[in-house]
Amino acid sequence: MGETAEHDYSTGAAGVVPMDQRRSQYHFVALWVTLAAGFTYLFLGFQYHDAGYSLLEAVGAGAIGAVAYFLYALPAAYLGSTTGQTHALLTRSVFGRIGSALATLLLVGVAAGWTAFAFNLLATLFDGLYGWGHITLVSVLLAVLGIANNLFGFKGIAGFARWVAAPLMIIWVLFLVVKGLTTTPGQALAARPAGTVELPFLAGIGVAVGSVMWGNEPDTWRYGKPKLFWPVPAFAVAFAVGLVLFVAGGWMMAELSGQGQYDFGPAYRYVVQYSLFGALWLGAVVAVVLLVSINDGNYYEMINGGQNVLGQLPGWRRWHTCLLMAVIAAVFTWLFPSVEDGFFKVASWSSIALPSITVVMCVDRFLLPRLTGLTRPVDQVPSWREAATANWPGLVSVALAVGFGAWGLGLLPWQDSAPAAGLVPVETWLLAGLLYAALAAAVAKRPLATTVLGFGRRLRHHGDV
Ligand SMILES: O=c1cc[nH]c(=O)[nH]1
Repeated sequence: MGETAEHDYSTGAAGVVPMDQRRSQYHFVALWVTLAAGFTYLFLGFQYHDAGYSLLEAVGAGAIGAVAYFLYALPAAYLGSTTGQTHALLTRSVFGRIGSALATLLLVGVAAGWTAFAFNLLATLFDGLYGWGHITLVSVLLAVLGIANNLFGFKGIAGFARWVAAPLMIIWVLFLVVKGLTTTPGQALAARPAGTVELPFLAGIGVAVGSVMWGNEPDTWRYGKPKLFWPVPAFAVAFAVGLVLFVAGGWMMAELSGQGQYDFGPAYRYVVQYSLFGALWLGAVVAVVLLVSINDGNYYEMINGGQNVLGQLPGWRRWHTCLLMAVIAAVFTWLFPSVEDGFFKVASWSSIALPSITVVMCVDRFLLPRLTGLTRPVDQVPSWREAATANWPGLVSVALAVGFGAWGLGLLPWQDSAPAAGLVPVETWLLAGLLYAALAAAVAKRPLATTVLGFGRRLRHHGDV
């Protein structure tokens, strides 16, 4: 991501990545492995243990979550690679001004939530390794400094993460899991640990989906080749690493250390002693590099969102957006410790909000032309003035789907717990897509169809206003 700091195709003026700027398969495998070989998935496995999942159940929940995400991510990546545009810029064409502004808020908010989680986790690990304390202060400082790679386009840490820290971490977690499997009695491995939180299996799969969800897939895959199955190797390797191996590693961390839900730091220290030859400094280095790297991705998402709205202001530069996003991330990071079950909240919103928008955009681009004969051109990014006011069927579909998802995951302010509503993230995406297909098909043959569907001014049918 660092290499994109100079020209990142994030504004309306130059928003389509040309074909000669597309990257190799190799680049994407390395990028996705770095994102997957991370602490989010160790933390997920740790939480599964605390919810009383056996090792097999934990790995099963992670793997099923990966399959569900894959079914969403393949068309989402294709949307990016065929249009060459960021998620936020695409929403201008597909959702109009109101929809694009709302999508931008969600991009910034969800990614800031993830940034806050990751830097709080890093401060917790420092505390576990060295007893530093001051977790909120340390994590806010990290959030301010963390913008540096996106701001200056440093490639160093991304390269170090890709070629040194991620491979080292994978070997270490493999060693941890194998050592744990060979030294822990069979009954303990097969048994369900005494859990302290309730997380039904389907809800657990939903958390895995949220943990691997980005929602802004077009941002990264707009640099890929425009072929539907082209991302498969990158996804497959990343899922095997993150949602299988690292989930098992996190479960093993909890099992071996005997630590509870809120003691991830001491558990980390324990496994560094157990399987990294007690090299606390090495445990600290891989934690810093990998958590900073995943947050490079989160800042990138925030910046692309911000650039959609701010990028064309006279005199505004990308680095202004970077600084603004660092301030927003720092505020979220400061507030994060006071949010109850912060990880679950961020993963839950992540699993429903942005993906519903992405699914509607996929239906609009890949299904609607076949269903209705209406094709929305997206070869250029409309200016804010040229963009329509709104794609009303699109907005209604996203609002209803996200409302359902928030209820199903127990996120509404008046809910004490989540109802048993199935695999809510997947149901939410299906609802968004089906509703949009039905509503768009219903309006497609009527007068003013292109206006109601939010086609930009230049693209409306003759007679539509
Ligand atoms: O840090 C993370 C992890 C998963 N998904 C995100 O968008 N960010």
